[in-house]
Amino acid sequence: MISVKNIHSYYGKSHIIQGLSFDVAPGECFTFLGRNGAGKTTTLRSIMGLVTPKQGSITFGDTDITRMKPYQIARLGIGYVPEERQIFSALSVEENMLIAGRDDAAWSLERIYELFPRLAERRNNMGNELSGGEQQMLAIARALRLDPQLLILDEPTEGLAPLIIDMLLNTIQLIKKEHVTIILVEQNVNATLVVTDQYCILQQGVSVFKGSCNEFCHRPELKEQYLGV
Ligand SMILES: Nc1ncnc2c1ncn2[C@@H]1O[C@H](COP(=O)(O)OP(=O)(O)OP(=O)(O)O)[C@@H](O)[C@H]1O
Repeated sequence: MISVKNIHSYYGKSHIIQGLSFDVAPGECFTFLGRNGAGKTTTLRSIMGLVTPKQGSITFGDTDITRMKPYQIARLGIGYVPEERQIFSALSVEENMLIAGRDDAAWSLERIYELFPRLAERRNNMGNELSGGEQQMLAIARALRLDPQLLILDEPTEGLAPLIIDMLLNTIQLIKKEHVTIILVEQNVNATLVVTDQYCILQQGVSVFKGSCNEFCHRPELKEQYLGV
């Protein structure tokens, strides 16, 4: 699905991502963990063309996307939900979704309301009247309206209450069951266990662990060593 080979990404002269490689197979959930500043968001931004790697390559299917523009990458079928969510506060829930997708999107409003019953209840509320959890649901819903094959989520549970976090992760699992491949960045390690197939732990822009959920669970020292939990 997506293959990242030896990428090096910079902000100005700061060398942030230092030779990162990973492969995500179709239909799986690939989760990045790591302390603040480890380079997780920069990795996602590199995939989306918001930061162009100076070295290395990123291939989506058969297409080399390393130097493509963000809108071209999105049109190939990669949905990106950044940490800031970026929903329109002066538009209703439904308008936020209508502005993003096509009328004939496979992810119709009905299908999305089935996935997020809470959004159906709030369909006429303005963006600025939503709770943090509802805003996150709406941001994901909007990305789905573009029928992505790959959905990239940057810390979707940040700042949310434990019950909402569980609900959101369950919903991500349902999205995965609909054959959408997921790349997730999370600080809430335990919450990700239900949905993750492969983990990658980053430290200072380098991968220090890559392995299946099972392998990760058999290495409890990783949490203390690299995640500070
Ligand atoms: N726009 C920017 N300009 C310069 N440096 C930046 C910029 N954005 C991030 N950085 C730096 O790049 C490094 C990696 O940041 P990044 O946001 O990728 O980390 P992260 O693992 O996602 O952390 P967090 O969990 O805090 O979001 C950090 O040292 C950060 O200070």
